[in-house]
Amino acid sequence: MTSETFSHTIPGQPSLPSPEQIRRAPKVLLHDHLDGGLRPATVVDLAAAIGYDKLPETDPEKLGVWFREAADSGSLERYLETFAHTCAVMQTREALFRVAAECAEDLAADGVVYAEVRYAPEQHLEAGLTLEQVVEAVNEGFREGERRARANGHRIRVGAMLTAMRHAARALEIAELTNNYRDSGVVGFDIAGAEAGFPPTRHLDAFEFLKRENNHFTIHAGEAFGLPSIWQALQWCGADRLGHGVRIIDDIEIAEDGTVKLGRLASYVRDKRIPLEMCPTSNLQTAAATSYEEHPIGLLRQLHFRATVNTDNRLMSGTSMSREFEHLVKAFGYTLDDMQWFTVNAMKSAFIPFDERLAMINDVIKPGYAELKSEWLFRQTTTGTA
Ligand SMILES: O=c1[nH]cnc2c1ncn2[C@@H]1O[C@H](CO)[C@@H](O)[C@H]1O
Ligand SMILES: [Zn+2]
Repeated sequence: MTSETFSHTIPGQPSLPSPEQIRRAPKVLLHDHLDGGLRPATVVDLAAAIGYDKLPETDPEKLGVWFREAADSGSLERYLETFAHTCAVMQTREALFRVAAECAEDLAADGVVYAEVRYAPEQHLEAGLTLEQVVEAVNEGFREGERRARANGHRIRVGAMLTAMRHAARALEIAELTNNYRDSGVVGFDIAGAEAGFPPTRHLDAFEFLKRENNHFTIHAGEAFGLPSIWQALQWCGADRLGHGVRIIDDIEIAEDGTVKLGRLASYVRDKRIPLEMCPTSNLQTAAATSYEEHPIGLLRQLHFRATVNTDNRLMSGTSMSREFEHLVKAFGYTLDDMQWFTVNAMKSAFIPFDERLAMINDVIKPGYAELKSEWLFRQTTTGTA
């Protein structure tokens, strides 16, 4: 294992980024669910507008707490039950537009410059919308949110990802939808939902279709189920990225003398630079990890896996990109250099064209970190005498 030292040893330079610096740092988000990121007040508003009376709380603050606590269940299946309420209020064009616009606004206000936000169109058909109408409403909402963000001095680009539910049987249809909208705001495909009992190979036709179309997809794998799920996602389905992928840690052995040995699958993931969309807080809630300090992201970062930091579900986890980084800074002593490393990893792994990713890295991300990293230089001068 290689060991590295980072710039926090430079005298005079503050070692750890402050919450305010973390928020201002440009961040890239690859794994965020649209139906897992509503503002609690919006859930309350939308429920009232359609007469949905099953919300457990109608006070936004209490509802936010309810989502966090209900999701804190120690099981992915129970965590996923909370989505019944958010999906219930996201059934009309107006609701989808509003939620998507607010999503882009909230991410931009948190310093996210590029995001890929996913949702399952098949879960938004209850009031009679077609799959296409769902996709168009969300796309228009993202464009509106980007405009509002710009008006508030923030820059963000949001791409949509279409998810198929792994227990259902619409994956091929959703893959085709993804392909039809690939030049109009949809950047890729995903499967989500309960992992145990629903291997990704159930949806091989969808993945094979997307591969033939030279399109991109990620698969939730190695979250609630272990290495076989990751292996299938990569070697049977051909996933470009892994949603979570935390269980790859099961294929890494650390001997007592600290020597690290990667198994064949872990080696493959690292050698092929397979992006891992890691979501620390979500993993604690579903018991895929035990604490921030023990979260596999620490070791995977040291071993130079292509790890990225993500929110998964901002509502259910009461989180944001900045908060995820705050937890990691506290747990692992990460510096702005580490944050930049994760952010560049994420941008390299995005599903937009290479030239755009490169421009984001060189013209937005690196200058943003350079600006933050140089701030300490200008705070050294004092006017008074001792
Ligand atoms: O971490 C996760 N693992 C698996 N499925 C998830 C996770 N988070 C959300 N969803 C599922 O994805 C659907 C579409 O956005 C959500 O409705 C939820 O059921
Ligand atoms: Zn997810």
